[in-house]
Amino acid sequence: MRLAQPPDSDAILNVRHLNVRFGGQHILENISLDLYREQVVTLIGPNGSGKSTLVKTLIGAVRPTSGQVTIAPQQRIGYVPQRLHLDPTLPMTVKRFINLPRRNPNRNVQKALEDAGAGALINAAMSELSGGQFQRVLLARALLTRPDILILDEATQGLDHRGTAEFYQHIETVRRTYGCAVLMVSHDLHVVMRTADHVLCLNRVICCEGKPEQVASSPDYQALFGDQTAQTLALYRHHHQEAANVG
Ligand SMILES: Nc1ncnc2c1ncn2[C@@H]1O[C@H](COP(=O)(O)OP(=O)(O)OP(=O)(O)O)[C@@H](O)[C@H]1O
Repeated sequence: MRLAQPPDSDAILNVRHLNVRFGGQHILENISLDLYREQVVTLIGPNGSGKSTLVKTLIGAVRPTSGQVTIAPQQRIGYVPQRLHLDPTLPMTVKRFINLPRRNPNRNVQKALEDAGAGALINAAMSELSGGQFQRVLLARALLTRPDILILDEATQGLDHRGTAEFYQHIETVRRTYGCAVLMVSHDLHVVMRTADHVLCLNRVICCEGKPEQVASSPDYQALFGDQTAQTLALYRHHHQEAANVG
C-alpha cells in the first residue's frame, strides 16, 4: 500500500494521488512522485501501461480525473514528444520550424541547436533530416525556453543503437549545462540503468521504484520484463564492477 505523503517542498515537481480515467477505464491509479533539480528520472513500463498519459498529464495536455500536479513557481518545462509527423511535401527549414509558433532571436536558436548537437542543421530542410537529427531538432526546440524540467516521451523511438547513445549523451550534456531535471520515458533498459538516478516502473500504478539496480532486481519488474532484465542487470553489474576495480 502507498501511504499518503505530503508534497516534498524541495521538489520542483510533485504529483500526488493522481488518477486518470478514459471512459470507464482506469489508466493511471494513485500516482505520486517527486522530481528534484538536476535529477534524472526514467519512466518504464510495458506498452499501454500509461507512460505517455502520465507525461501528458504533467505537461497539462491531459486533465487528471483526480489528484494533483504541482510545479514549483517559475519553473519552465521543455517537452520532447515521442514522434511528430510533418508533411514531407511542406518546404520548411529547421530555422523556420524552430521558430513556430513564435520567432526567437537568431542567437538563441543557434545556441539551442548547438546544445542539442544540431548546430550545423539550421538551414537544412526538415524533410531531409535523419531520425536522429529530427529528434535533436525537437530537443533544441524544447531548450529554447531554457527549461528547468525537461520531459521526453520515448524520444529515441526508431533510432538505432548509435543514434540512441548519441541522443542520450546530448541529454546528459544538456542536464549539466542547463542544470535541469530530466523526466523521460524510455524502453531502452541499458540506457535506463546507466543514466537514471531514479526509476519508476509503471503499470497503471507505480509497481516499483528506486535506484536502477533496486528496480531491476524487484520481482514486480522481473515479472514485467523477464529475461531482458537478467541480461541488462548482469551487464550493468559487470560495468560497475569494472569501474570500481579501475577506480
Ligand atoms: N485519449 C485517449 N482516450 C482513450 N484511451 C486512451 C487515450 N490515450 C490513451 N488511451 C489508452 O490508455 C492506455 C495507456 O496509453 P499510453 O499511451 O499512456 O500508454 P504507454 O505506456 O505510453 O504505451 P506505449 O509504450 O505503447 O507508448 C492505453 O490503453 C490507451 O489505449
